[in-house]
Amino acid sequence: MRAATADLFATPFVAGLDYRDAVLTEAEEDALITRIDRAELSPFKFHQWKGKRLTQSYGWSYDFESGRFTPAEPMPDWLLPFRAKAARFAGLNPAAFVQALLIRYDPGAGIGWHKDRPVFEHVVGISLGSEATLRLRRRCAIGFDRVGVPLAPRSIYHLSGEVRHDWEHSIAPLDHSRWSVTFRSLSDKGRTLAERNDRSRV
Ligand SMILES: O=C(O)CCC(=O)C(=O)O
Ligand SMILES: [Fe+2]
Repeated sequence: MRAATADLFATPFVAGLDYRDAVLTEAEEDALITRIDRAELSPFKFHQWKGKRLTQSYGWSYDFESGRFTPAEPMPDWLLPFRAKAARFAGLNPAAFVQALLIRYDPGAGIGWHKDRPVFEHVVGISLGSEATLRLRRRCAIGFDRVGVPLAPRSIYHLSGEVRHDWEHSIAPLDHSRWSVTFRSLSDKGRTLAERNDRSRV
């Protein structure tokens, strides 16, 4: 397995990680930020704890409080061109991305170490507003391998395979607001749960 090393100017190599900047124009970025701000965002909740980041899910939502995976509002039309862009970047069919998550991180908000839920497979994120570092870590014999991936505003990243399944990621709180849109496909487990859900509704 190749060691992951951070380089100040290049995107570090970690298997399954893909990154590209300048995938949106500034006008597209402004329009998308306006849409996110107008959406019904609510604070991420986990038991008693209320996160500072504000989120809204479409398609499917994973409730961290109940552990339930449930259908959510359909993706709005204005998101579809961005889903198409995300799918083109990932080399997948846009229809595979059945979930979208909008996030606004105001100053002081971040996201702690985690792997995305196993109901999801591919994860593609679009970054808006200000630069952030996607921090990656993976347990190794002497602690953690660590890598920092700079995410420019208007950039996109794809997590699949090793980086998606073996590494955790997080984003440290920033001094400026940042917005992100994440598109996710379902894993086999997610598809099984989705089918069960459909059956229980007929
Ligand atoms: O804001 C981002 O780019 C990351 C979001 C994230 O990791 C998540 O929602 O699981
Ligand atoms: Fe994540």
